[in-house]
Amino acid sequence: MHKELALIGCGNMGSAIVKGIVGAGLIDACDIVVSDVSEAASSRLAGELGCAGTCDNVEAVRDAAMVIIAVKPQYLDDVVRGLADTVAPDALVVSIAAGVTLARLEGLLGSERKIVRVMPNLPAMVLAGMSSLTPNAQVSAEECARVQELFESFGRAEVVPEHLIDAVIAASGSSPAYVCVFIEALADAAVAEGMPRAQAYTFAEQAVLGTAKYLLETGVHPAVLKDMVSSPAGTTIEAVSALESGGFRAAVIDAARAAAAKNRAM
Ligand SMILES: NC(=O)C1=CN([C@@H]2O[C@H](COP(=O)(O)OP(=O)(O)OC[C@H]3O[C@@H](n4cnc5c(N)ncnc54)[C@H](O)[C@@H]3O)[C@@H](O)[C@H]2O)C=CC1
Ligand SMILES: O=C(O)[C@@H]1CCC=N1
Repeated sequence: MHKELALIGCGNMGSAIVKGIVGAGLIDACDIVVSDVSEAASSRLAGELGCAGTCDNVEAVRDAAMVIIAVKPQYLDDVVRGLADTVAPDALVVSIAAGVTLARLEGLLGSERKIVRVMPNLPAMVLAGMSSLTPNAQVSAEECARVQELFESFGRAEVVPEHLIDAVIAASGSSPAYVCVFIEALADAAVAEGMPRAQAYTFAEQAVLGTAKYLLETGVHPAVLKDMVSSPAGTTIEAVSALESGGFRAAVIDAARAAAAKNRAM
């Protein structure tokens, strides 16, 4: 039976991606099959979406026009090897695995296959994701645009050359985790100043959300917004000065580059 999309791996990212696509009306749930080694995971997602669910990856990809592979990198080689003979020759295969290059995917599937390496991020779960897309040479401009349209159903998506995927991991793929560390630290400070814990998270989270929204919507440079907040002899410049004394910028750069280095080494 022909399907538009087969998803392999119904975890955090795979679920967010397919929910975004179905929610935007880009592919009908009845044209999708989702597969997971865990029966509970595939039937939960299939039930939420109203699509077919299975634990049989090979059956899932048979006659599928597009296959999205969303398993952890450690399982990727075995999963892709197991599918290689069944995936239709003209199907688009999308991998979101960290550290897995197009060359490695071509080695597993065949270099004549149409493959797109994508690096999304977890805010896809609330339709505020940021994804990079890198097609191999077999993918046409129209096919790449179609994948971009699908990944834009839950946020922004841009095509990047493969050598920039390490930068993508540093800035957006892994950064929700370090932004959370920053938010926790802000909330800890508010708690130390006497605010109840739950209220402290609300104030810190809304401040981070609003700052990013302002920068994205206006195109204003972050340094300009920082200067707008920092009144002469005011409160903010005291905090900015303390951040610089503490090596905050260097710590963030080192952290993000550690993520990039790991992505290269995987
Ligand atoms: N979590 C994140 O923030 C991001 C993750 N990624 C990438 O997304 C991929 C998935 O990550 P998550 O969704 O976080 O992981 P997850 O652990 O939430 O989901 C992975 C799913 O794959 C299933 N699975 C494992 N072996 C399988 C097999 N042989 N056949 C079918 N399903 C199988 C698991 O049961 C699980 O449901 C990874 O490759 C990761 O590098 C990319 C960007 C961001
Ligand atoms: O930590 C990881 O490996 C994945 C890839 C990007 C975000 N999480």
